[in-house]
Amino acid sequence: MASEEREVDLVVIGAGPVGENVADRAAQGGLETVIVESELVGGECSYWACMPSKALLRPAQVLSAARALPGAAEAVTGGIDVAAVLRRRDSFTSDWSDDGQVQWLESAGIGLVRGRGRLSGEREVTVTAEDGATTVLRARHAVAVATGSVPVLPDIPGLREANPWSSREATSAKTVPESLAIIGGGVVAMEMATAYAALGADVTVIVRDGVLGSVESFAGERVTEALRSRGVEILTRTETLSVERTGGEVRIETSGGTVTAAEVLVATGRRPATADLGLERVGLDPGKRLDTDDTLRVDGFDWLYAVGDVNGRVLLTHQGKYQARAAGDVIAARAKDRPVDDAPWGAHAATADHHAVPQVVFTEPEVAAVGPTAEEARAQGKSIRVVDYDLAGVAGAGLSRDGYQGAARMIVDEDRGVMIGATFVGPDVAELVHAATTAVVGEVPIDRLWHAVPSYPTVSEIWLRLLEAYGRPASA
Ligand SMILES: Cc1cc2nc3c(=O)[nH]c(=O)nc-3n(C[C@H](O)[C@H](O)[C@H](O)COP(=O)(O)OP(=O)(O)OC[C@H]3O[C@@H](n4cnc5c(N)ncnc54)[C@H](O)[C@@H]3O)c2cc1C
Ligand SMILES: NC(=O)c1ccc[n+]([C@@H]2O[C@H](COP(=O)([O-])OP(=O)(O)OC[C@H]3O[C@@H](n4cnc5c(N)ncnc54)[C@H](O)[C@@H]3O)[C@@H](O)[C@H]2O)c1
Repeated sequence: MASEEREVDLVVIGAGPVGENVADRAAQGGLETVIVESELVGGECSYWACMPSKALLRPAQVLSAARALPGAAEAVTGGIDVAAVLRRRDSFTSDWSDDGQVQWLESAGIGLVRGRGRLSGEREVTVTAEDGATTVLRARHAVAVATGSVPVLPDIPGLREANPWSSREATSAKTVPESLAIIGGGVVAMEMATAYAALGADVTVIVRDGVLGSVESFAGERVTEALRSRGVEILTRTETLSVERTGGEVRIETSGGTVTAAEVLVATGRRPATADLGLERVGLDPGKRLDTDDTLRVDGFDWLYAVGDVNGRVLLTHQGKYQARAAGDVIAARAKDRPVDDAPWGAHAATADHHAVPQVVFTEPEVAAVGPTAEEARAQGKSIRVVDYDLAGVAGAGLSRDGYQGAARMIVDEDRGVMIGATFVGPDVAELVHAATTAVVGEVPIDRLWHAVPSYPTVSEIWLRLLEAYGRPASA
């Protein structure tokens, strides 16, 4: 089989959003860069995660907003058009073609080698193409692993044989099943329950622990209530015991009874994609996440970086891309002997991963949060004050739709007089979280936040209400 050898400055394994950004920043920093991709350039996010899932969710959100607004509601005379929703989803995934992204790589001056990349030695990656041809890539400076994550399939009797859906099938389905059972209570489970219920499926969610365990519990409770009010069955504190597919249906035995559905989606978390990466060739354990310092350099190496989902720091596209900007820049800086700024909050350090990670859960209602929850902040030993406010009491919220329901929480570090976290739950709260992120990252003192005046009548007036509820600190 044909074999080729090439030497470049940087080899990036994985062309998801994170790998693309590492490569782009390094190329802009003057490095000859090659990226390796075994599936589609653009990664999970573009084809089977962020983009298609949000495209499936958005039409129903708009529809319920219109239905909640007299004057507009009268114009809504039909139900959701499932075929049109799926068509729009397909356009957001470019029909699972990566031509556009490949063009972008070319325009950015980044080389592409298609195939599975594996570390085959120090600063060396061997790529095996589908036809078995190999390319040995030698990096003058660094190798960056950005291979993302893969779904976890729990060891439940009969589950694998039942041919369950993963998030890939859920986000790329060509038809909506009559009924869908979902195992898991995290972000994928709740977003897909929201989407499929709106698209007309009978949805049952089997949740081992609580709903949306990574955010404030009041947010998970509100999402649960809202989904139940739309007919979704949510079984909490329920173990899945066994699964069997018979004929056209899946039968799931749980600690709370039997659930039957046309399809079953498993959404029980993800693990780093490192099982088949040649890690053993450089003394690392296959299958484990790659631990790094804040410049995303793998512990114990001076040439190996791990960026995005694969390092397990934060499994979110925007945070992975933030890491990628730091990593691409620092790889170029180290290669060119330019100054490295790796102090906390420096240009080459992904410091926000520890303090200010924003996340939006696109359920109805949405959940938008940044920083630790109250429980996490207390566990970190922080002296905090928690301020809660009913979002329905804000003029802009009431104007945006009738019967607006929502909640907001601000967490203040009392020792430093700064906000360290915030959570919003309600319709369209996604756009509120960036203001919170800015305040957390900027460590804006509460007394100065009083001078950041939200416009009237917007939902952002929640900021004023939270500050009023906290109380204005007396001037020194
Ligand atoms: C259903 C779902 C919805 C989501 N929605 C959101 C959202 O709304 N917002 C958000 O911020 N995050 C969301 N996420 C998380 C987001 O998808 C990930 O955090 C993001 O894709 C991580 O990017 P990445 O580049 O690290 O990895 P990936 O996107 O997984 O890309 C990794 C790439 O590496 C390639 N690869 C792997 N191994 C090799 C190898 N050995 N050789 C060559 N190539 C290889 C893969 O083919 C892939 O293209 C969602 C996740 C799921 C599952
Ligand atoms: N809008 C977004 O930002 C968005 C959307 C989807 C996914 N994501 C990211 O993708 C990642 C993966 O999402 P996810 O929902 O798969 O993971 P998750 O970690 O959010 O949730 C996993 C869920 O599965 C449950 N679980 C774990 N093992 C189980 C088992 N053996 N049996 C039954 N239940 C079990 C957990 O209790 C939890 O409820 C998340 O980290 C998330 O950040 C983000």
